[in-house]
Amino acid sequence: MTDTLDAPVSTAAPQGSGGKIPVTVLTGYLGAGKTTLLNRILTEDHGKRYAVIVNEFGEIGIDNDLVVGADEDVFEMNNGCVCCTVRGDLIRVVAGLMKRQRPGKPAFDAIIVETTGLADPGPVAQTFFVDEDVKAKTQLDSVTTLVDAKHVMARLDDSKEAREQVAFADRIILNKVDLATPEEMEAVEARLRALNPLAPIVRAERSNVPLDQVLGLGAFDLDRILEVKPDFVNPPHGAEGHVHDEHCGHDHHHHDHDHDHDHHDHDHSHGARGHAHQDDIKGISLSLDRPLDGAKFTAWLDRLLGEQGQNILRAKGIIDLKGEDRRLVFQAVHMILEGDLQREWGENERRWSRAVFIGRDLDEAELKAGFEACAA
Ligand SMILES: Nc1nc2c(ncn2[C@@H]2O[C@H](COP(=O)(O)OP(=O)(O)OP(=O)(O)O)[C@@H](O)[C@H]2O)c(=O)[nH]1
Repeated sequence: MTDTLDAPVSTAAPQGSGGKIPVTVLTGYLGAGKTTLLNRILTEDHGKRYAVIVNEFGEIGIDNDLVVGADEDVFEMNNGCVCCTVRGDLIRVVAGLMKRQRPGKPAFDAIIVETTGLADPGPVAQTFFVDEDVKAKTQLDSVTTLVDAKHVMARLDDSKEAREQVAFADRIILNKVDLATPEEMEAVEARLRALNPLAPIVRAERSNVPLDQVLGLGAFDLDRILEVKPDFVNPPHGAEGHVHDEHCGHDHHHHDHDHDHDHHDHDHSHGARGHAHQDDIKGISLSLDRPLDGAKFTAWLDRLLGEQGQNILRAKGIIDLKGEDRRLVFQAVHMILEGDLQREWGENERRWSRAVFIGRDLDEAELKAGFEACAA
């Protein structure tokens, strides 16, 4: 709603006041531990009902399928470029949630938005201030940024989004302490401090932070953000979605008119390039309807990560193995690979294998051929 963009923004309302639903934005680079944290939140015995909005990176649903209780309260925003869909999809999803009711109260106690690892959280947070309806019913509680202690230094060097995520945080969770030495931890903390002097840093392993360190913080500080980003609640062109002119590489002059349409049009090229704003990073989705041979698949994945792990920022998948009733879930961040036989395939569930690889200089044809050669 263009005419609301110039409306004055009140920072005075206390958090959670006026029946507003608190919103936590979880961000952090690829593989930092966001889903791990989300699963902790959802499985803890807190008696609360959370709506989770997952911003899927690839075209095939993997992320939402790896969130526990995924059937019920998880809402997927497909088509991962949050930057471009922030005024569209997110507003629609949140507005839809607001319409739901439990007897006498809103359907959810809080909303958690997990952004893709490649997203700048700014535009996501902005949504909660720019759209009138959303603003009236929700309150941004905090932007919490997960950081991978082992890999973050390299990412802060080469990724603007990684730096934005840290700079924007109201709270930083320095995760994967098991993978870094105390000296490395010190160095990482010093670097994070330099980027963001104010946000408390909480160390964690497997995202094991107490829930009260993540939810209901009342930590989002609009005044601080306005100091760094004066345009935060009042994007200069006054058009939907154009916040990203300082974040995206698109040529905005061509998109000033009918911005939404343009974005739908180039969603496809985004998809092909994996929604990355850094042109050299792309996401490749693979799938197969025939079961895979476990030994072949493991050998292929090991070799691939051994040879190309430097370039593979993130890989994950849900695999149908021949002779196995359970789903194999694998996850990799560079060369660190984890695989797990998880729940059984459901009776009416489509049994198929799907995987996504996100990285630099990945050869799609080679990956596809390698993956398909693992068929049993
Ligand atoms: N060693 C170690 N591994 C961890 C820790 N936390 C998470 N992991 C693993 O790191 C991988 C990525 O974790 P996720 O929670 O999926 O990360 P994410 O941020 O949701 O990843 P994307 O959504 O793909 O960006 C998984 O294999 C996790 O099991 C930790 O503290 N230590």
